Amino acid sequence: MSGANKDILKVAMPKGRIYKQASKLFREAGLPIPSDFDDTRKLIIELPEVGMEFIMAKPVDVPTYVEYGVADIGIVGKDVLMEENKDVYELLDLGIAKCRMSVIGMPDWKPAINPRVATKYPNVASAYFREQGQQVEVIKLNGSIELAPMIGLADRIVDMVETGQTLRENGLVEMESIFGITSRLIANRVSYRMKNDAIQSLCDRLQGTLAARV
Ligand SMILES: Nc1ncnc2c1ncn2[C@@H]1O[C@H](COP(=O)(O)OP(=O)(O)OP(=O)(O)O)[C@@H](O)[C@H]1O
Ligand SMILES: O=P(O)(O)OC[C@H]1O[C@H](OP(=O)(O)OP(=O)(O)O)[C@H](O)[C@@H]1O
Repeated sequence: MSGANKDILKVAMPKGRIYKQASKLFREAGLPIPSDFDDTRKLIIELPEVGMEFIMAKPVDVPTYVEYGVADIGIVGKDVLMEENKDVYELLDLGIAKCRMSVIGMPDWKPAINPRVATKYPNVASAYFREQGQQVEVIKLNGSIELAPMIGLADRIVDMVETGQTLRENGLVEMESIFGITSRLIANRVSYRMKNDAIQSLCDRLQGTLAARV
């Protein structure tokens, strides 16, 4: 079990891409997060000196931990927030882990009769094509999404583009950018009231640091 101290802020931290950028931002904000944890396999990291405990979560699960209140706050990509649609407060755009959600296809793509779209984000993709008035069959995949149009599973994909390297190396083209993505600070609704001072003071620190970055 994690620590029961009511004064400790429990933070659902995504393992992987976001963690290094988030911990760097926290350090810049004057919160000394030791770099020993950058490659750790520990799942609960106690940081009593900054009044926090990191719960190291799979990125897609962060909103779930926060919605259920086992974490007071969390850091998560806008892509996951849009897909998961959980009942949490979105407090702050942290401006880190920037990328975009796009429609991608082969260069010779032509409209098909019963088009199929593969994606890790079925809710986002369905909503997008519904808004466009296009009927598509959405196929959920869990990774290497770019394979789908290359091997004929789908006509197009909805996936993230950051540097564009994956598209270039696989001969794919970005057909449309749907929305920009950065990581957000989110909070549990009850924690936001009960631990308002601690959460607000963290927000203020981070906001000040972000303002100084630009
Ligand atoms: N090139 C990128 N590809 C995917 N996500 C990116 C990229 N750049 C930034 N991100 C952001 O980083 C978040 C986490 O990405 P990461 O690859 O660590 O998670 P994941 O793919 O869900 O993890 P896992 O590989 O364990 O399934 C994404 O939700 C998105 O907001
Ligand atoms: O524009 P780029 O810089 O090439 O980044 C985009 C790629 O990164 C992500 O994949 P990830 O590395 O998370 O692997 P995955 O295929 O397992 O989702 C995303 O799904 C793209 O494939």
